[in-house]
Amino acid sequence: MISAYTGTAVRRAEAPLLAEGRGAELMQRAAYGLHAAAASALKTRRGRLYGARLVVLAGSGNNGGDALYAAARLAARGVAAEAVLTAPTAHPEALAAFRTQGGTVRELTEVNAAECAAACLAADAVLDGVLGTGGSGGLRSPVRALAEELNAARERGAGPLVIACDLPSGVDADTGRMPGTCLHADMTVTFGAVKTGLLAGPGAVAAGSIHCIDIGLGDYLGTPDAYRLQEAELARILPVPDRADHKYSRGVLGIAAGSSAYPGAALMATGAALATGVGMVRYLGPEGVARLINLAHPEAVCSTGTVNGTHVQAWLAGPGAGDDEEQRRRAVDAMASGLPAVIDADAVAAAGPGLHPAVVLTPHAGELTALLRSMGEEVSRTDIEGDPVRFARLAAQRTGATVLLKGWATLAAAPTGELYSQAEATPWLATAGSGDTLSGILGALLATDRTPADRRGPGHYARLAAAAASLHGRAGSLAAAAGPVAPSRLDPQIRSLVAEFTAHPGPGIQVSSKSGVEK
Ligand SMILES: NC(=O)C1=CN([C@@H]2O[C@H](COP(=O)(O)OP(=O)(O)OC[C@H]3O[C@@H](n4cnc5c(N)ncnc54)[C@H](OP(=O)(O)O)[C@@H]3O)[C@@H](O)[C@H]2O)[C@@H](O)CC1
Ligand SMILES: [K+]
Repeated sequence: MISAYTGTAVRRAEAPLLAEGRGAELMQRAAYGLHAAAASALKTRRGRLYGARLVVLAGSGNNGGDALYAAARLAARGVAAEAVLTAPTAHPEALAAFRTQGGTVRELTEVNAAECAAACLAADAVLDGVLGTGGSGGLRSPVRALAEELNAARERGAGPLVIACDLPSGVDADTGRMPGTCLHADMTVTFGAVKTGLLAGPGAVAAGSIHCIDIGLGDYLGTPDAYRLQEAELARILPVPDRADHKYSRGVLGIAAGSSAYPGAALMATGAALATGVGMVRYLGPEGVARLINLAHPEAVCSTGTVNGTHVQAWLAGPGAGDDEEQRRRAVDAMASGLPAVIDADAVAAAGPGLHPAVVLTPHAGELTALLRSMGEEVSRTDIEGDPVRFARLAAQRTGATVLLKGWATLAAAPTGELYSQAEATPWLATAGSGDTLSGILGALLATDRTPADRRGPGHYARLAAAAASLHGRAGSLAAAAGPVAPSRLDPQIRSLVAEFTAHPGPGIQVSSKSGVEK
């Protein structure tokens, strides 16, 4: 699992080390890691490091110092390095080290901005050391225009490899907000700890791939601000039946989804739940939809019953409910049932204060806007897309439910503040039906959750929601290898990922060469 910290927390962790006079040592560790990551990326891009052309954009602070020291190391290995100073001053020792290794230097002004931009565009790589954790607001002129040119080149699929030093300049390290212009990166080499701002919102898009360099802050960092689950956690969370299990003990998921207007949502949610692995799906909804479900998934048990009269371990309600009053009623009852419940799509609008963390609301930014407005918050969709960490946490805190806010980086926020961010998804998953499959996966994880009640910590349901987002994103990425993703056809990828993550050798036979027993 990746633990992330706010930029503010990382600066707090650095403070005692700086007070001990170890700032230069930390900077050398950061610069060494940055240079090694840049060297490896340059070798991959052009075959060899020697003769590569590098421009380092260096601001006035320690972020510029890191980048200049890293560029000095690269220059010592045969890279032709030029520094463009984006402020009237630069870290003096780092600048001297850079010059000693033969690096050339010029200061960016309004007058030479076009020449500096041309130098960046002609380079193999640009090291972005304009702003780090000490920055605030978007990039200022004249570096703003240069960043805009580089960003435009990236949009065209041209331009240099951009490597951000600690974080893309212009991104808020605490939140991932981008208050103005930011320089987008292909990769970000971050120091001490992954910053929350690299995992969420516009910052997650701008960061590219993330490489974290340990500079020895471990003991000083405290409690993480956010997490990202990786394979090991998925393997622990995904349900695996054991020999004593039967269909009821494995977990029954009740699905109240679909309507005569939108039957497909119920089919996709049911298919994804079955592919993730449940003991049984009990479907509640119109007979016409039930018939379709039974054709596609004969194992689902269908009825037109009520939530309160149906025995399940967890509910999934909302996808494709449309104007169907009975499905809306079931969604409200599922939220009130006291059981874990995924509440998706139109049903999110029926949520409000007084829920519990086992209710997982799964809005996209538009649905979250409506929900927050219904609770009196003055907020727009743009506000939410610009600062999803803040609004996912706010919605969780206001409703008492867990909130899974879908986006490029999908966030899972617990009402007590725990936050997960998963970014495995492919842009091909931005298509109708994607949310229905995600809700099916999450419903299955809620229904099959075997964590004893006394070990379900405050962020427990956010963790399950993050696992669902991760599995869904990975399945979509696998499917995208063969072309545009159809959510109704994701079941094979979900199944194969579950099989891969949960593979275990079984009871096995003890092998001992001394006794002559062989496998
Ligand atoms: N501390 C350590 O030991 C270690 C720190 N490390 C590294 O240091 C980085 C933090 O360094 P830092 O604190 O010097 O701040 P940094 O981000 O370089 O910039 C601040 C300068 O930028 C300016 N500025 C602000 N906003 C601006 C804007 N929008 N547009 C333009 N300018 C703006 C602001 O000037 P002012 O606003 O005051 O005019 C100020 O002078 C951190 O990210 C990591 O890379 C690592 O080496 C590990 C050891
Ligand atoms: K930077």
